[in-house]
Amino acid sequence: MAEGRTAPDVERPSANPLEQSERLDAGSADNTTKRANPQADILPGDSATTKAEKIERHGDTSNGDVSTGFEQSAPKRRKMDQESALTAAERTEEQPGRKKGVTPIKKEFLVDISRISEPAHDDDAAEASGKTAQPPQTVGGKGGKKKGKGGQNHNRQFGRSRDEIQLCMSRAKVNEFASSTCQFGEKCKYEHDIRRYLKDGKREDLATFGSICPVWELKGKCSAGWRCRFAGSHSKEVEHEDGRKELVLVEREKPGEQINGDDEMQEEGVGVVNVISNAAKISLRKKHIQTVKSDQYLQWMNEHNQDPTNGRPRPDLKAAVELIDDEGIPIKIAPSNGDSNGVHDIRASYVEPPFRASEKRRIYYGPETPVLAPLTTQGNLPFRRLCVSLGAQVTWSEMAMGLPLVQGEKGEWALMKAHESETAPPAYSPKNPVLDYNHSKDLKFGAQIAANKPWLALKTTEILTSLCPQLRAIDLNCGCPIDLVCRQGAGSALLDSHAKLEKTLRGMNAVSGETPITVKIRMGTKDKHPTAEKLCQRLVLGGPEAQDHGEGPCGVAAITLHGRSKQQRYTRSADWQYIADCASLVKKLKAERSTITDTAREPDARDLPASSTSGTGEGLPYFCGNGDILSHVDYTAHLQDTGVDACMIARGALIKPWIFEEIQQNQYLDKSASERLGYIEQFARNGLEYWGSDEIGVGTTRRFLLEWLSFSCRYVPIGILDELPPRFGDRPPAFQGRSELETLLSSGDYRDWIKISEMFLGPAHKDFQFQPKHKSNSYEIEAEG
Ligand SMILES: Cc1cc2nc3c(=O)[nH]c(=O)nc-3n(C[C@H](O)[C@H](O)[C@H](O)COP(=O)(O)O)c2cc1C
Repeated sequence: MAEGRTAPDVERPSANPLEQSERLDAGSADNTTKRANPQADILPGDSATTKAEKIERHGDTSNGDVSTGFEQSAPKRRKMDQESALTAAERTEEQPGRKKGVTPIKKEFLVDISRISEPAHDDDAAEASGKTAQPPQTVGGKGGKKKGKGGQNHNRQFGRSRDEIQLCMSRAKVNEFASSTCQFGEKCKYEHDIRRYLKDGKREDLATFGSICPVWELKGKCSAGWRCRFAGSHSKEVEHEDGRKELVLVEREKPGEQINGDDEMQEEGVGVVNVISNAAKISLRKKHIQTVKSDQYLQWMNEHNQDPTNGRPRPDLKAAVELIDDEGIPIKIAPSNGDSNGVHDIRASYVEPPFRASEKRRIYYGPETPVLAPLTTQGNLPFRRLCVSLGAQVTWSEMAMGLPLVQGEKGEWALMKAHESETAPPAYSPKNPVLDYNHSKDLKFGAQIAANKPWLALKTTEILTSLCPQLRAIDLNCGCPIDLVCRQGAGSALLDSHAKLEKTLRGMNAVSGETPITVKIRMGTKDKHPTAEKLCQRLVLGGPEAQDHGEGPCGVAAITLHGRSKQQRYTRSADWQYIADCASLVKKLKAERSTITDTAREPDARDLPASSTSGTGEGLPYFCGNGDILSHVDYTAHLQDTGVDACMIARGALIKPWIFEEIQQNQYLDKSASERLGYIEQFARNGLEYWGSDEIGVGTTRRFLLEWLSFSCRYVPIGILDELPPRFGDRPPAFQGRSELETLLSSGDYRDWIKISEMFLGPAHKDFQFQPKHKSNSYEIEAEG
């Protein structure tokens, strides 16, 4: 959409926003085959000015129907699928007639061909958001008023969405006449009168989602109680025999379903796993939790480093299986060793890591397992859940910093929470025999951490694996370019310390029990000086020190390479040729290594096809490529051309989460604006279920929805493209969607994002603020106003 303007006002949502959306989406494809008429999006009752403005924006007043050009007729679909056969190199070459850097939009949808959108999308800013390195900077109060140079909005403010009068927690979930004691007694500053709170303390109930609380609808119980913005849907007034009227909360028990009575778990959201108790967090904060395995390993490592040839056996880490809290009670019993004493003794006197790679839980990375990348801020639980519902097979947490995790910080531990749909194994397919082989233990969700020192990485790993058994793997982020992280020696900084990195990963692998360890890297830190190839060699074979001591590889189960350097950030395309070079090296080294270690194979693993043992079976990693995947065409081409085992997708999923569906179906899906709005509704629903349906939960859901919309607005509908495939580097000229709703969804103006959020979350709270991560968005608005 034209930058610098907002979409026309959208009516306040009716009780059913999707019904309303159908009106706004009139004329657009409501499935992948509809045709669009640009005149059709003028709604009855539009003012003359709005109509004129719309016609002007169309830039084409013809009455004829406009074919999207990508109806899924058989010949057209074939044409699209042929795109998949293009090599990555061919696809990145200039196509004749295609203007470099400009999204090829059909002329009937162009508004003003001379205007290319400003580069308002700052992916560096997005990646750094939430973990910003810079000192706070005044942005000029609400909405980033101050004019100045473009750049990142550091220290972004989001306001506080709170009830006018706050209800005391002791009254939040009880009936009006229930006796409840507030531990603060007379001194409590919160409201205890439920009727008064409902009348003057909170905003009126939301009319969205059919006025029914999504949490209650799902579980028959809402943990927000009276504070819920849909409280009316799960409460009523009953008249007692004595004539007194009481406000009561209603619980519905689904047939055959037990409502979870555990209040702490209820507070954590519906269907959420990896929730650790407050007691455990407090014990961590007080340093009362011992990390016996890490301490033993670190001690051994120090001694070993001093005299590497002393031949001392490694510590018996399998015996150290407990995290112990301040009262000496084991918090979580780590997996028992299951070894007979005999084997145990032999291993203790053997200079081999005590947890051999073949003893780890297997993970599988293959063509059928497109991976959703770790995404700070954006890759929150409601978004990942949406992606899983659309076919993502592997998901990662947002990057969590090691230190706050070992210190029990609530915010960092919240990043470890996953939805139960992420704990289901990736889909089984005949091409994916490993899953069948070890089906029940394969999980989708893994945790990503950043740590600057081996001790920190080890302790974080030990604590994580002990407290969160539902982790597919733990990934060490060695690609993070954020200054704050790198200056401390973590993230990309580790790419300049190969020996330290190897040591860290080896140690993590030793203390993580059966949980596999993976690593995500970039090409290197400096432009034009890629070091990833050398690093991959070390990770597959073990460095010179390890080889001298007869140690095997460090045991990472997967290496993911983002084809850019740290310095490069998001400038220029990802270098898939370099990714291919590394993939081929890894494959070659793995083949060599497999020959050496053939005798160490597990007996049953030998029966599997070669491809399925190429992963973790012998401690040899899968290799996953990452960078600039925007469609199934990119995905398939990279798999075919570069020899990677799997591909990871980041911004492509944020722009169009149905990319996973496209990959499954191996075809472009021209989603209508209504369907896209449906995904937004799904996110809002997921958000309310996770963050809660009270004023604070609604505010948090809105904030993260807006964050996502800042990416999803970059989607240029496939049906209005003149040429395929869509490319990351291209910027669209000002264009008009096939309907008013499609135009609105393409708006880069955050005020339009708020309008969209209001369709599901009602009017924003008066104190709600949102500052886009890049200032240019704010300035456009100012320039206009
Ligand atoms: C908003 C945003 C947040 C990101 N957060 C993380 C992160 O927490 N951990 C990480 O390893 N990479 C992170 N990345 C990098 C991505 O995982 C990915 O490597 C990169 O975006 C390249 O993939 P793409 O071209 O598919 O976007 C982030 C990227 C973006 C845009």
